[in-house]
Amino acid sequence: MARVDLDGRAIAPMTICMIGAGGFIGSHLCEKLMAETPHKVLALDVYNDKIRHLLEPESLPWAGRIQFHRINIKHDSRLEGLIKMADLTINLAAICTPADYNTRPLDTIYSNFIDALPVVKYCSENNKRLIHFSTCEVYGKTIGSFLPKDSPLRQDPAYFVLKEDASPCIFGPIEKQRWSYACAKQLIERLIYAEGAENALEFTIVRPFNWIGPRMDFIPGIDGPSEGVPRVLACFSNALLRREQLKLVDGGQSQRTFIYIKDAIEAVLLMIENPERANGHIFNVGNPNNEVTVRQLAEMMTQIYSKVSGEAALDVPTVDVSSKEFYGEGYDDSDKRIPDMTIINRQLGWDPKTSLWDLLEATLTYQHKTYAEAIKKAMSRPVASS
Ligand SMILES: NC(=O)c1ccc[n+]([C@@H]2O[C@H](COP(=O)([O-])OP(=O)(O)OC[C@H]3O[C@@H](n4cnc5c(N)ncnc54)[C@H](O)[C@@H]3O)[C@@H](O)[C@H]2O)c1
Ligand SMILES: O=c1ccn([C@@H]2O[C@H](COP(=O)(O)OP(=O)(O)O[C@H]3OC[C@@H](O)[C@H](O)[C@H]3O)[C@@H](O)[C@H]2O)c(=O)[nH]1
Repeated sequence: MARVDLDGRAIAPMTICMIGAGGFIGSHLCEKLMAETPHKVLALDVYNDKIRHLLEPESLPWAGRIQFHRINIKHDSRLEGLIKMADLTINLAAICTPADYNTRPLDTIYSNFIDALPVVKYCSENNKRLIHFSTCEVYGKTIGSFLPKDSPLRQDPAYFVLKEDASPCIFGPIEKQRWSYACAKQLIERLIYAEGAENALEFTIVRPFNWIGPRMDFIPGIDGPSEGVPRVLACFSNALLRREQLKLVDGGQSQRTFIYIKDAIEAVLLMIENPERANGHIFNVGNPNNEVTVRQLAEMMTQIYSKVSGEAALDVPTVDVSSKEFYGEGYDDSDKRIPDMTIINRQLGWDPKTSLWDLLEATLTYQHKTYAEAIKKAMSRPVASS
């Protein structure tokens, strides 16, 4: 049966130029596009480890529909040609791990703003549609976080639910370099919006709210640098795999809503295949029902990991660390992130499905299967003497 869009029209096969296709989100999006659609993907990235299973062997059912181009978009003249060959460009490329925002602010700003500029320009000049990945961090802190601790208004959603077309973007002072990322993302959003307003660029901006699942980031010392600090899912997975305590930054009081990557990818596919409903919009993509504090996340992951691995949890599974000790000078945090879902629901009829418990169980089962043996081997190796 022909695939149809939300308005019942047949969907024509398209070519998608996906920049950052080798990352966490890109790998899941490529998988979905190959398994469930007839679309072609020009996959651009500096790495391809996370999509190698889609590229080899040649006998895969989608062979010929996905093509990898090893390209650093900072300096590669092939970029414009690839954008021209495609009907749609999706830009996922970015430095997006908080440990980098305050320690490598220049790289962060260049990656999230300067390096994205040519992508926007080539799309605009060649009349190509663009789906750009921004972040929920553009909201920064909630208005409620500035109210007195005991103010009853803190319980009022008007002071914390984040709305694409109404909430302000509230960042800390410049010396809190954490906000270098959010600020760069905000400026590229404004530029894309302006290209839409002045030059009729067809765009969609996605603001992901903590998408998590298999293949997110890396496990330090196994498939990433030993001293590297990935996002919280991989930090906590690493500690559980090594039977170490999970570190709670500044007491783990910050709140997040986590969404399963597979639910979020459904939303992106709807945007890809329903341009008339998605163009000109900024979409929150998250799961407002999955809110926890970071401390609660640690407790839940400890319990679930014990279930999937069959190993008893540590007697004291967490330890508090200061943000200065963990991330260094210039760190700051978003206090709470609840996405308003009105716009995506109205335009695309999309809602997330998976509970936090279920998505953590699926993800930790994957982490255990993928890494437990490698960690055991690495930990039993004698430490090299200096
Ligand atoms: N995962 C989330 O919850 C989340 C939340 C908010 C925003 N985002 C945004 O979504 C996008 C994708 O995030 P992700 O979680 O998949 O991150 P990721 O780090 O796994 O993926 C980014 C990919 O971009 C590639 N890349 C970076 N710079 C490049 C360059 N100069 N040239 C070519 N490739 C380059 C990287 O190699 C990487 O494979 C990012 O823009 C990020 O800011 C993600
Ligand atoms: O080991 C850890 C790691 C992290 N944390 C805390 O856990 C929370 C979540 O941290 P993450 O590393 O997942 O990143 P954040 O949610 O702060 O930001 C992310 O959100 C949106 C995206 O744009 C980016 O992927 C990233 O900036 C923070 O409060 C952090 O301080 C710990 O308590 N312990």
